[in-house]
Formats: sequence, structure tokens, C-alpha cells
Amino acid sequence: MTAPAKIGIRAVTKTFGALTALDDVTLDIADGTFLALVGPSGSGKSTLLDLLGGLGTPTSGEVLIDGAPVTGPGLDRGVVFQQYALFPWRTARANVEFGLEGGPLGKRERAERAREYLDLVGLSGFEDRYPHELSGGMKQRVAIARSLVYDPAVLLMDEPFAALDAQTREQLQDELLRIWRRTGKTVVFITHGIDEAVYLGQRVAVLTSRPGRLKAVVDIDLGDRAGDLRSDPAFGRHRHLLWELLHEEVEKAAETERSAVR
Ligand SMILES: Nc1ncnc2c1ncn2[C@@H]1O[C@H](COP(=O)(O)OP(=O)(O)OP(=O)(O)O)[C@@H](O)[C@H]1O
Repeated sequence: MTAPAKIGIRAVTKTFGALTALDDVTLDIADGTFLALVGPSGSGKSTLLDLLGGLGTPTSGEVLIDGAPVTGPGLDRGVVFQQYALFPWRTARANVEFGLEGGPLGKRERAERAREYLDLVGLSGFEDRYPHELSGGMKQRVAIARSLVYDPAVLLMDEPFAALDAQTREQLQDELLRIWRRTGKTVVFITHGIDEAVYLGQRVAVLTSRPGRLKAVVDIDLGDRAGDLRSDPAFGRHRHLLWELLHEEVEKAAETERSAVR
């Protein structure tokens, strides 16, 4: 018998009143995969991530983790949003420790663990800073450390680097890849950036414009990923394929809007 997929999305439909946000989405995500999720605005990306996080329930179909239905949020899944959502009155270390409170670890062990994860995201020496004393990139590193500290098998990320400048974004992309390789977690990463999807994803899932259906899943094969990946011809080919898939959807969404005002 083969092991169940780490994440199983089975015929998932989600409606909000008369609006269908997701329509019959089925996708298996194998353990340890880095999956990037792209789609036009309003295609249901965040809705899907919420369902994976247990923050919402499908109208029909089901979401499985290790073959068991998701019934709510859990420590097996860490979530990182675009906005840092840090507690302003807590230091970086105390923000990271938050994820451990109520768990089995004592105070000293929690502090030690928090320090270890701040180190993992490159923030050694900044443990006692408050959020207002940190740059945007540093705040997002704290948010990532906070979601990793309780060692979830799955990391759900909703445009986590969208608010950052290009240089910081590229730096954090590399750090995330390093952490992913080191920890072997299953990552689902929403982005609007085709380059970001190709750079990070082993696979890229493309949603259609509303209602969100699964249009394609593109496997990204960039060889040994050495050197300046973004200027590699294989990078360009993947990028172009995704651009075409998305462009069709954006055009379709615009046409629907035009006919709605006619
Ligand atoms: N709680 C809600 N109540 C009503 N409608 C909702 C709710 N959440 C999402 N929607 C609608 O569902 C659709 C999908 O929204 P969602 O935020 O998942 O899309 P998205 O692909 O993440 O968009 P974006 O790229 O703009 O963030 C949208 O039309 C949105 O207005």
C-alpha cells in the first residue's frame, strides 16, 4: 500500500452565498513538496489556504492531512500571512515563544527553542528587539520563526514576501529554500509573482479565474539549481508557460467583467 499524500484536496467546492470561490478542486501534494499556488485575483487562492489551515470548511468535498480530514487549525500546520501579525508589545523572542505557550515545554526550554529558530531565520542578536525596531524583512523572519517553532510538518504561506522590497524578497526566498531543504517540510506558497513561483516551487498549481478550478499543475525542473537560476533558459521556458496559462485566465476575468457592465 502506498502512503497517503501529505495533503489531499478532494473535489473541494467552497461557496459564499451565491458566489462560488472554488469549484471541484482535486489535488494531492506529496510529503516534502514545495508547491507554489498561482491564479488571478479572486481565483480562490486564500480560500484554499484557509481550508488547508482549518480556518474554514469546504461546502463539499474534503481536505485531508495524512489521510485524515481537517477539522480545524492544528499544530501540524504553520501559517504565515502577508502581514506580519506580530504582537507589538512582545519582543522578537516572546513573539516566537507565543507558538509554544500552553505546550509541554518549560519557560527556559521555550526561550531556548525560540532563540534556536530566530537563529535559523538569521535573527541572532535581535531577540530582544520589539517589532517597531525591526525592518519589514526582519518582521517577516520573526513570523516565519514563529510558525516553524512548534515544528509543523506543513507550512502554509499566503504571499508572505509581497510587502517586501525586491532585494529583501530575494534574500528571504533563498532562506526559505534553505530551511525547506533542511527540514523537509511540505510547503504551500501563494504568490502573484510568476518568477517567485518558478524560483521556489517544485510544482506550480494554477487556478482559473472565478470560480477557481485547477487549470494545470506544472512541474518545475531546473536541473541542479546551481548558479544564476533566473537567467537560465529553463527558467525562462517555465516562466513563459506559466505566463501563458495565467494570461488566458486574466483575459477571461476581464471579459466577464466587461460583459457584466454591458
Ligand atoms: N468570507 C468571505 N465571504 C464572502 N466572499 C468571500 C469570502 N472570502 C472570499 N470571498 C470571495 O471569494 C473569492 C475568492 O477570494 P480569495 O481571497 O480566496 O481569492 P484570491 O485568489 O486569494 O485573491 P487575491 O489574489 O486577490 O488575494 C473572491 O471573490 C472573494 O471576494
